Amino acid sequence: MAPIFRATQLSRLYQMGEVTVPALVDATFDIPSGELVVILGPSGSGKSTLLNVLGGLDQATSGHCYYRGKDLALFSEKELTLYRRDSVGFIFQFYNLLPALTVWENVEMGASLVKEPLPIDEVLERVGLAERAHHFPAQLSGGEQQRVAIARAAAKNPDVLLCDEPTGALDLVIGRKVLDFLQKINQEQGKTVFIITHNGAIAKMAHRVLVMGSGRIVENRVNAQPCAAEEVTW
Ligand SMILES: Nc1ncnc2c1ncn2[C@@H]1O[C@H](COP(=O)(O)OP(=O)(O)OP(=O)(O)O)[C@@H](O)[C@H]1O
Repeated sequence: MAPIFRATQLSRLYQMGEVTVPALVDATFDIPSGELVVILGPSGSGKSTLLNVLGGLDQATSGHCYYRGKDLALFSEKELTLYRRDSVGFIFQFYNLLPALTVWENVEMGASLVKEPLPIDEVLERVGLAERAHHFPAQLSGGEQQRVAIARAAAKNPDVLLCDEPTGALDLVIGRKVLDFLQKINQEQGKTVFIITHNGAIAKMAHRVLVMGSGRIVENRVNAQPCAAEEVTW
């Protein structure tokens, strides 16, 4: 089967005056559709840069990134907007919820962008927040707020979920619940999920682990037996 993503010598350099910062250097890999991929690496190693290029938030300076065989670099502005809207969902460490909207309304914001969203009540049920639908973000714990952010991205029903440190601000018990939900979306709905983390323990639940160092992919390993999110511990 053709990969959902193919990167060939993908690089993103930032020019800072006379200094060139090589944020992403020569990344080359294939990701089959339906994988749960963990991106590991120290601070500054290029993890977010890679995720942003995959999600069409940033453009590579050289090399190619193909999504279902189509080169993102050749997308028009309109095609990129549609790609970001319909095909990918982003989840960040600091939830980015709108404080004046209820949980239900925050999730509805994601769903309203696309033609074929998932029913909001169903998504809230799945993240275990059906009872909190009419509460505001400030009335929720960090883990609950993160689950609202995931529900908002999932309600768009995208092919790909791109998660940048989704458990970075959470303790073990709550973090595991969030990971469990991401794993369910991957296993039950066949979505391709990328999770950036500093936490090596989370790599155990991945189908594939990309390890980054100084902008390069220093290891690309397949995990024959990913564990359940419930077994992850740190
Ligand atoms: N907009 C930018 N302008 C200049 N340099 C940047 C920019 N964004 C990232 N960089 C640099 O590129 C490198 C990779 O950054 P990136 O955020 O991708 O790393 P990361 O692995 O996600 O780090 P962290 O784990 O701390 O979030 C770093 O040296 C960073 O300073």
